[in-house]
Amino acid sequence: MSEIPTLYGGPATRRVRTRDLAAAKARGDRWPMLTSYDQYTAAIFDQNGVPVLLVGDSAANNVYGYETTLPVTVDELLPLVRAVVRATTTALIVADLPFGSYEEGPTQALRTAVRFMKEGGAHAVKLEGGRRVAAQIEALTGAGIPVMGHVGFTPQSEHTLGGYRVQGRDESAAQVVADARAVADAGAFAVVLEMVPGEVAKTITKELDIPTVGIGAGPDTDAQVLVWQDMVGLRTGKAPRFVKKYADMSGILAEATRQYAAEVRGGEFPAAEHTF
Ligand SMILES: Nc1nc(=O)c2c([nH]1)NC[C@@H]1CN(c3ccc(C(=O)N[C@@H](CCC(=O)O)C(=O)O)cc3)CN21
Ligand SMILES: CC(C)C(=O)C(=O)O
Ligand SMILES: [Mg+2]
Repeated sequence: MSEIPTLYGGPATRRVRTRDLAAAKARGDRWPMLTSYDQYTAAIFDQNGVPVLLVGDSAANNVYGYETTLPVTVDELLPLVRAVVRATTTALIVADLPFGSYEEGPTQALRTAVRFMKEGGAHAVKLEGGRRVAAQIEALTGAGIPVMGHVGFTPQSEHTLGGYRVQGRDESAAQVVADARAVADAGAFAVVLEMVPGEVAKTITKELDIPTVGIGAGPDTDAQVLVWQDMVGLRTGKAPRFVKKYADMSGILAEATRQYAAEVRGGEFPAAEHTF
């Protein structure tokens, strides 16, 4: 195993800060981001070279079993944020603001973000949208809360976007560029580009001073993000094309479960060494 790099160089003695991410872009260093919703994955990702963890509203799908991200609430996400923060020492923890918790305007956005910072212990928040949420991003950054933007395909708006579709093909590319620029101008420290053509992501990455974080946005962003269950093959159903599977955790868990169940049925577990 090679040595695990930190984002800021040297040993992992402190938390990553948003300014470290800006410095990484200036150096041309790329960085990985993953979702996490629990203490075990958070500790493993934190200690194995992932400098930014997102407690995504995708917990809706990947923890709570909802069809979409729309139903998940602040009260459901807050305990997951707390768990991830407690389990980590180096990673910057970003809390995703769920649908309905910031759209009303800067006041509502601030009230929600303060809960994630104060009760959750998050270090930053993320919200979906471009020009339409610029006022919210300004209010949060003005209050000292670092904000990660999210443009392109924004799952909370699937009903206006017409399903899970690539955004910014052909003429609509200019809309995605304008949204990314609005997010940066409003003071965000980074912006997720989800399901946009690689060329559009490359243009935005070159034009913006802040780091871009791609998911289904090609190889030319400053950072990348995946949902952790997708990354290790723990997903049920067909994965989107942007997913790469680095392990078969579904298979490993299924096999361990079959062995355990068979050994209990067969009387092989527990054995003498498991008995007081
Ligand atoms: N497990 C998981 N992974 C994710 O990446 C993810 C979530 N959950 N939940 C919240 C959102 C929803 N996301 C999704 C979900 C599905 C597709 C999808 O089916 N994409 C297809 C169709 C693309 C197209 O037709 O243009 C693909 O092949 O990429 C994409 C993003 C991304 N987020
Ligand atoms: C896929 C990432 C960017 C996200 O927003 C989430 O997991 O909720
Ligand atoms: Mg999300």
